[in-house]
Amino acid sequence: TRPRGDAERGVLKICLKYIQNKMQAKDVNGFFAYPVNDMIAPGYSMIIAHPMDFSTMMVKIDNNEYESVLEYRKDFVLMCNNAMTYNRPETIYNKEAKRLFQIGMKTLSKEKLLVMKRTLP
Ligand SMILES: CC(=O)c1cc(-c2ccccn2)c2ncccn12
Repeated sequence: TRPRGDAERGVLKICLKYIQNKMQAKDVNGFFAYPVNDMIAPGYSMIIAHPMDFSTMMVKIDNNEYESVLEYRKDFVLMCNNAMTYNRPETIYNKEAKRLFQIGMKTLSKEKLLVMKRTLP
Protein backbone atom coordinates (compact mmCIF):
# COMPACT_ATOMS: atom_id res chain seq x y z
CA THR A 1 0.00 0.00 0.00
CA ARG A 2 1.39 3.43 0.93
CA PRO A 3 5.21 3.82 1.14
CA ARG A 4 6.64 3.31 4.64
CA GLY A 5 8.52 6.16 6.29
CA ASP A 6 11.95 5.52 7.86
CA ALA A 7 10.51 5.23 11.39
CA GLU A 8 7.88 2.68 10.31
CA ARG A 9 10.52 0.74 8.33
CA GLY A 10 12.70 0.76 11.44
CA VAL A 11 9.91 -0.68 13.57
CA LEU A 12 9.20 -3.39 10.96
CA LYS A 13 12.89 -4.33 10.91
CA ILE A 14 12.94 -4.77 14.68
CA CYS A 15 9.76 -6.87 14.54
CA LEU A 16 11.17 -9.10 11.80
CA LYS A 17 14.46 -9.61 13.65
CA TYR A 18 12.53 -10.52 16.80
CA ILE A 19 10.38 -13.01 14.87
CA GLN A 20 13.42 -14.50 13.07
CA ASN A 21 15.24 -14.91 16.38
CA LYS A 22 12.25 -16.80 17.81
CA MET A 23 11.91 -19.03 14.74
CA GLN A 24 15.60 -19.74 14.40
CA ALA A 25 15.75 -20.86 18.04
CA LYS A 26 13.31 -23.66 17.08
CA ASP A 27 15.74 -24.88 14.40
CA VAL A 28 17.88 -26.56 17.06
CA ASN A 29 19.97 -28.56 14.56
CA GLY A 30 20.60 -25.51 12.38
CA PHE A 31 19.28 -27.35 9.32
CA PHE A 32 17.70 -24.12 8.07
CA ALA A 33 20.46 -21.72 9.10
CA TYR A 34 22.30 -21.60 5.75
CA PRO A 35 21.61 -22.38 2.08
CA VAL A 36 21.43 -26.12 1.33
CA ASN A 37 24.31 -27.01 -1.01
CA ASP A 38 24.48 -29.77 -3.60
CA MET A 39 27.33 -31.46 -1.75
CA ILE A 40 25.13 -32.41 1.23
CA ALA A 41 21.95 -32.63 -0.84
CA PRO A 42 22.61 -34.15 -4.28
CA GLY A 43 20.69 -32.44 -7.09
CA TYR A 44 19.19 -29.85 -4.73
CA SER A 45 19.77 -26.89 -7.07
CA MET A 46 18.07 -28.83 -9.91
CA ILE A 47 15.00 -29.73 -7.86
CA ILE A 48 14.44 -26.55 -5.80
CA ALA A 49 13.84 -23.49 -8.00
CA HIS A 50 13.77 -20.89 -5.20
CA PRO A 51 16.04 -21.87 -2.29
CA MET A 52 15.53 -20.05 1.03
CA ASP A 53 17.18 -20.16 4.45
CA PHE A 54 17.39 -18.06 7.62
CA SER A 55 20.72 -16.39 6.71
CA THR A 56 19.26 -15.21 3.38
CA MET A 57 16.15 -13.96 5.19
CA MET A 58 18.32 -12.01 7.65
CA VAL A 59 20.16 -10.32 4.76
CA LYS A 60 16.77 -9.39 3.24
CA ILE A 61 15.66 -7.96 6.60
CA ASP A 62 18.85 -5.87 6.81
CA ASN A 63 18.36 -4.65 3.23
CA ASN A 64 14.74 -3.65 3.93
CA GLU A 65 13.55 -6.12 1.26
CA TYR A 66 10.42 -7.05 3.25
CA GLU A 67 7.58 -4.55 3.09
CA SER A 68 5.55 -6.44 5.69
CA VAL A 69 5.53 -9.42 8.07
CA LEU A 70 3.31 -11.18 5.51
CA GLU A 71 6.11 -10.94 2.91
CA TYR A 72 8.55 -12.37 5.45
CA ARG A 73 6.10 -15.19 6.15
CA LYS A 74 6.09 -16.08 2.43
CA ASP A 75 9.85 -16.75 2.54
CA PHE A 76 9.44 -18.75 5.75
CA VAL A 77 6.77 -20.91 4.08
CA LEU A 78 9.00 -21.27 0.97
CA MET A 79 11.90 -22.48 3.13
CA CYS A 80 9.72 -25.11 4.84
CA ASN A 81 8.07 -26.21 1.59
CA ASN A 82 11.46 -26.62 -0.13
CA ALA A 83 12.52 -29.00 2.65
CA MET A 84 9.22 -30.90 2.43
CA THR A 85 9.64 -31.14 -1.36
CA TYR A 86 13.26 -32.23 -1.59
CA ASN A 87 13.40 -34.49 1.48
CA ARG A 88 11.33 -37.68 1.68
CA PRO A 89 8.69 -37.76 4.46
CA GLU A 90 10.65 -40.15 6.69
CA THR A 91 13.78 -37.96 6.79
CA ILE A 92 14.61 -35.76 9.75
CA TYR A 93 14.81 -32.72 7.44
CA ASN A 94 11.23 -33.24 6.26
CA LYS A 95 10.01 -33.83 9.83
CA GLU A 96 11.85 -30.76 11.12
CA ALA A 97 10.41 -28.65 8.29
CA LYS A 98 6.88 -29.79 9.19
CA ARG A 99 7.47 -28.96 12.86
CA LEU A 100 8.99 -25.56 12.06
CA PHE A 101 6.09 -24.81 9.72
CA GLN A 102 3.49 -25.58 12.41
CA ILE A 103 5.27 -23.33 14.91
CA GLY A 104 5.69 -20.58 12.31
CA MET A 105 2.04 -20.57 11.31
CA LYS A 106 1.00 -20.24 14.96
CA THR A 107 3.46 -17.38 15.54
CA LEU A 108 2.61 -15.64 12.26
CA SER A 109 -1.12 -16.41 12.12
CA LYS A 110 -3.28 -13.86 10.34
CA GLU A 111 -4.99 -12.96 13.60
CA LYS A 112 -1.69 -12.28 15.34
CA LEU A 113 -0.47 -10.20 12.39
CA LEU A 114 -3.67 -8.15 12.47
CA VAL A 115 -3.12 -7.38 16.17
CA MET A 116 0.53 -6.51 15.41
CA LYS A 117 -0.58 -4.26 12.56
CA ARG A 118 -3.05 -2.47 14.85
CA THR A 119 -0.45 -1.92 17.58
CA LEU A 120 2.30 -0.75 15.18
CA PRO A 121 2.65 3.06 14.95
C1 LIG B 1 16.97 -27.98 4.92
C2 LIG B 1 17.44 -29.17 4.18
O1 LIG B 1 16.82 -29.66 3.25
C3 LIG B 1 18.70 -29.74 4.57
C4 LIG B 1 19.54 -29.22 5.52
C5 LIG B 1 20.63 -30.05 5.62
C6 LIG B 1 21.75 -29.88 6.51
C7 LIG B 1 22.03 -28.63 7.07
C8 LIG B 1 23.10 -28.52 7.93
C9 LIG B 1 23.85 -29.61 8.25
C10 LIG B 1 23.51 -30.82 7.67
N1 LIG B 1 22.49 -30.96 6.79
C11 LIG B 1 20.42 -31.09 4.71
N2 LIG B 1 21.22 -32.16 4.45
C12 LIG B 1 20.77 -33.05 3.52
C13 LIG B 1 19.56 -32.87 2.85
C14 LIG B 1 18.78 -31.76 3.13
N3 LIG B 1 19.25 -30.89 4.08
